[in-house]
Amino acid sequence: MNNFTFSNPVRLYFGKGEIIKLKKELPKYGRNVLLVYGGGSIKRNGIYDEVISILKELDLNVFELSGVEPNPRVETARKGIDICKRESIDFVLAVGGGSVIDCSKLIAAGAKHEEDPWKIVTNQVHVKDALPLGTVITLAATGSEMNANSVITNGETEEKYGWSSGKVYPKFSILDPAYTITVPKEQTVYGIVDMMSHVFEQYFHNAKNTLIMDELCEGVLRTVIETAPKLLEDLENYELRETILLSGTIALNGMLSMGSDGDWATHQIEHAVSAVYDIPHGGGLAILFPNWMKHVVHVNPDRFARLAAKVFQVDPSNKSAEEVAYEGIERLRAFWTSLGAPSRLKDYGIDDSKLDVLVEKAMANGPIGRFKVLQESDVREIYKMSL
Ligand SMILES: NC(=O)c1ccc[n+]([C@@H]2O[C@H](COP(=O)([O-])OP(=O)(O)OC[C@H]3O[C@@H](n4cnc5c(N)ncnc54)[C@H](O)[C@@H]3O)[C@@H](O)[C@H]2O)c1
Repeated sequence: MNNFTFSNPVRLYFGKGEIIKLKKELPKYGRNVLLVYGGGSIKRNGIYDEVISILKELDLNVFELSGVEPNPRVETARKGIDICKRESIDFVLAVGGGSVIDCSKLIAAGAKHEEDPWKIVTNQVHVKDALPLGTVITLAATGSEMNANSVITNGETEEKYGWSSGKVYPKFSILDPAYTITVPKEQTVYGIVDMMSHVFEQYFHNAKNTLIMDELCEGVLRTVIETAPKLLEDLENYELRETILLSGTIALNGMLSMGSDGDWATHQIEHAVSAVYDIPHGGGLAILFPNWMKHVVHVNPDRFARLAAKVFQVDPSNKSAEEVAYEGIERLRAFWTSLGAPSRLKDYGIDDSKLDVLVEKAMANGPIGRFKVLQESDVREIYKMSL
């Protein structure tokens, strides 16, 4: 393993009715709260009313920023930052999926800086401070509730980048599986693809002797693969939602990267697609990931063969590592297709007309990936395989 330092300060409250813990947490941070949410699903399913009644009971001054988009925009974060500065906000409370949480992280950081928040996203400004932030997660997918990452889109320039700062770890996150029960089937699939992709990004690395991490990654993947089809047949099943929600959190809270540096090229390749075409992140990953795998399998066929045998039950007897590896990749594609995930960019009406733009955006900061460092020609090839 590589040397590593691990620290994750997020306090998790997990389980039915844990929203009540807002009463314990919020009084620590001051009276002016900015409540951030999305397009209104929390109003339809009653979560908004539950949160507001607690905020009222605590006699807090509540300001609201609604309408955070899936693939959240820097333009929306700017609105939130203005409210924070104008109203002397003490605490940012994000209620929603990864998009709402990511936007809230940028608001929390931007409120403490004079520079435009896009400079934070593009690493031109180092985050020195941020308002404290808490989250109530309503969708299992990103792990944003327990990490320091945020992914933001600039609608004007059609760019989408991830940024990260230890200053924006949530102080606490409330994870009530019941809050995820109203997530529609399609979005549930995207979340499942997203969390599995997070594990793949961390599983493919070049560090040695990572057996404990390999087993943990494979365990998360097997759990999701066992649970996902049952959940899609029974969307209101609390226990299945519970398993998937915690899987998403564990998949990207930093723990699976102990002792290794993950790859993350596929996320950058996908971000270019969702920046230009505004497609769901999980849908883009479902299309691209198996093709990234096929493109890089030669780097370490044994690693892919291990994944195939341990997670996709490929029988390795009398087969080469390459054969086992390819069979595993095909089983991954078949699994995602069986859930209803897309498999080609044309499923979203995307053709090769903007291929150059996609390649340029994915490579904006130079070569990408660590398992295999990808050059422009590699990225172009992966897009072509995905058309
Ligand atoms: N911060 C990270 O670590 C990280 C990791 C991966 C991806 N991302 C980013 O996160 C974003 C995607 O987030 P997401 O997958 O959580 O989805 P999302 O937050 O974009 O939500 C997707 C849709 O589901 C709806 N929704 C949310 N909760 C619901 C509920 N309980 N019932 C009904 N509808 C509900 C939302 O209103 C929205 O329309 C992308 O921008 C992606 O790039 C961030």
